[in-house]
Amino acid sequence: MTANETTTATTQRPIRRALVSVYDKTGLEELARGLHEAGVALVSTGSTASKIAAAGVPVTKVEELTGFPECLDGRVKTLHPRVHAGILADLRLEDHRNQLAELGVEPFDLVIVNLYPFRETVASGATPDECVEQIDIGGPSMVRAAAKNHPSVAVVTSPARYADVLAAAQGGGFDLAARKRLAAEAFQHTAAYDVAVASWFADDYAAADDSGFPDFLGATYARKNVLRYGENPHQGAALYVDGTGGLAEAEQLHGKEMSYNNYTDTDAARRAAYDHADPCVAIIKHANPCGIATGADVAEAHRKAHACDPLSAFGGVIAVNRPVTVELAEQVAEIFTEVIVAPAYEDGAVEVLARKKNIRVLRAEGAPANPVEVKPIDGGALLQVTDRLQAEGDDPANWTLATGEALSAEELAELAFAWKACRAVKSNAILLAKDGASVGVGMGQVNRVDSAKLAVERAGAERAQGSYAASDAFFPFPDGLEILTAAGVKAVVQPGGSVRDEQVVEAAQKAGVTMYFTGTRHFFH
Ligand SMILES: NC(=O)c1ncn([C@@H]2O[C@H](COP(=O)(O)O)[C@@H](O)[C@H]2O)c1NC=O
Repeated sequence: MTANETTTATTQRPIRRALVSVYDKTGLEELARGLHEAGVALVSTGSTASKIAAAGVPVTKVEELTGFPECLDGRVKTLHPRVHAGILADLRLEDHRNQLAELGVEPFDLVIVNLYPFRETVASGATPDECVEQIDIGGPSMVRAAAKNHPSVAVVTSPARYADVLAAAQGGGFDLAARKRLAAEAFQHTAAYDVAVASWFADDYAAADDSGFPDFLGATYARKNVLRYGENPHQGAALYVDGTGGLAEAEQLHGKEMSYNNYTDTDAARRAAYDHADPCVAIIKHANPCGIATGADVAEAHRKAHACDPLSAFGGVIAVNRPVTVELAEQVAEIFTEVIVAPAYEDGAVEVLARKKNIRVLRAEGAPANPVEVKPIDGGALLQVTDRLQAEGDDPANWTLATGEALSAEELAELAFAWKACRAVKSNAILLAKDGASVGVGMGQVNRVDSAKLAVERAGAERAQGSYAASDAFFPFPDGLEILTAAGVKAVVQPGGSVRDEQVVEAAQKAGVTMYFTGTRHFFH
C-alpha cells in the first residue's frame, strides 16, 4: 500500500444510511436500487419516498423518523432535530456519538438533496406568491448542514454525481478529499440559489426604489476553463460562465484553444455583426472593426468587409450573423484568421475551414443578449443598460436634417448603415461607408480630428469621395468635419448638441454636404 492509498483508506467513511429528498427525480430509481444493493438504508421525504417505494426499494419515510407529519403544504418536512442531529453530529467526537446514542438518533453518512426550482419558476412568469412558494427552506438547511459536517457526511446536490455515489457506496465510501469537494459543490449550489432569491427580491419583488437598479447586485459564475494566460503571458486567466449561454458557452467545432484576447475580440465582433438585420460580417482586431459590411449573402458581406482594410484583417476575428456558407468558408480559408463565430455552419463549411489547422471555429446561437453591462472599477463596479441601438435617434425617421439636401431613401439607408457600424468602433469614432460597407475607420483617438484623419487616410482618396460618414459623438469644432468634407464625403450623420453646432453646420453648408443630427450618441470604450 502506498502512502496515498493509506491516507485514502483511513479517511474513507462507509455509507450505511442515506437521506434522500429531491425535487428533480432524474435517475432516482437507479440510485435508490444501487444504494439498497450496496446495503445502504434509505430515509426519504414525501414524493421522493413514494417513488423509491414504487421502484420496490425499502425506504423509511421522514415522518416515521420524526414522529411528526409533513405539514403546511410541505413547508415543514425535514426541519426536525431527529433529521438535523443525524446530519450534524461530528462523529470524530466521542461526546457527539454519546449524545446521539442518548437521544436515540442515528447518524446519516450521505445526504442527497436537490432544491425547488426557484429560478425556473420566476422565468416561467409565475405569480409572486408562486415564486415565493418555490423558495426551498428545508433543502438548503440539510445541504448546508451536511456540507459543514463533511468530516462525517457526504453531500450530493446533482443527479450528475449519482454514478460517483454508487461507486463510493460499493467501494467503502468517499474519502475525506472527495467529501470536501462535494461540500464545496454543495455550498456553491446553495450560494447560487440564495443569490437568485436575493436578486429577485432586490430587483423585482421588493425593490428598494424605482431607479430600475437593484440595491443588491448578485452574480454567480462557474469556472469553465483555465486559459493559457490573460491579456499578456504574465497574467493568469480563466473563463467563467453564468449559465445564460452566449459566447462563454459557445461550441468550439475546430481549432486551437481559445485565448483571453480571442474571447474579448469575438465578443466585440458579435456585438458589431448583430447590430445589422441584413446578412453581416464584422472583422475585429484589438476590439475594433477593420471591416463591417452587409450583403445579399454572407459571402458577399465578407468580401466587402475584408476589402475595407485587408492589411489589418490579417489575423482578425470574424463574426457572422447568419449561418456560414461553403462559399464564405472558402474565402475565409484563404486568409489567416484567428476565430470565426456564427450561429450555424452549412454542411461542408466547417470541413473547408478546418483545412487551416489553427483557426478556431465557434458556434454561438443567437444575438448577444446581456441586458446590462457591469464594469469593475477599483473598489466597486459600474452597471449600465446595454447599448443596443435602442435609442430614438437610431431610427433615421427621427433624424433632423441640419443642412443640405434631404437624402433619397437609398442614400439614407447608406448613412444609416454608417451610423450603426460606427457604434462598433471605440471612441472617438469616425466611420466612412459606401455600398453597405465600411471603407475607412478612425478609432480610439483622443480627439475627433485625428479620428477623422485616420478614417480618411484608411479609406484613401477614391473611396472617401462620395462616401457616407458617421461620428459617434458631436463635433466640438468644425475642424473634424472639415477633414471629412475636404475628402469629399457625400453626407454626414452625427448626434449634434455641441455649443458650436452652428459653426459646424455652417462648415457643412459651405462644403455643400448634407448633415443629419440624430440627437443620440454612441460612445464605446
Ligand atoms: N420544508 C422542508 O422541511 C423541506 N425538506 C425538504 N424539502 C424539499 O422538498 C423536496 C423533496 O420533496 P418531495 O420528496 O416531497 O418531492 C426537495 O427539493 C427538498 O429540498 C423541503 N421543502 C421546502 O422547504
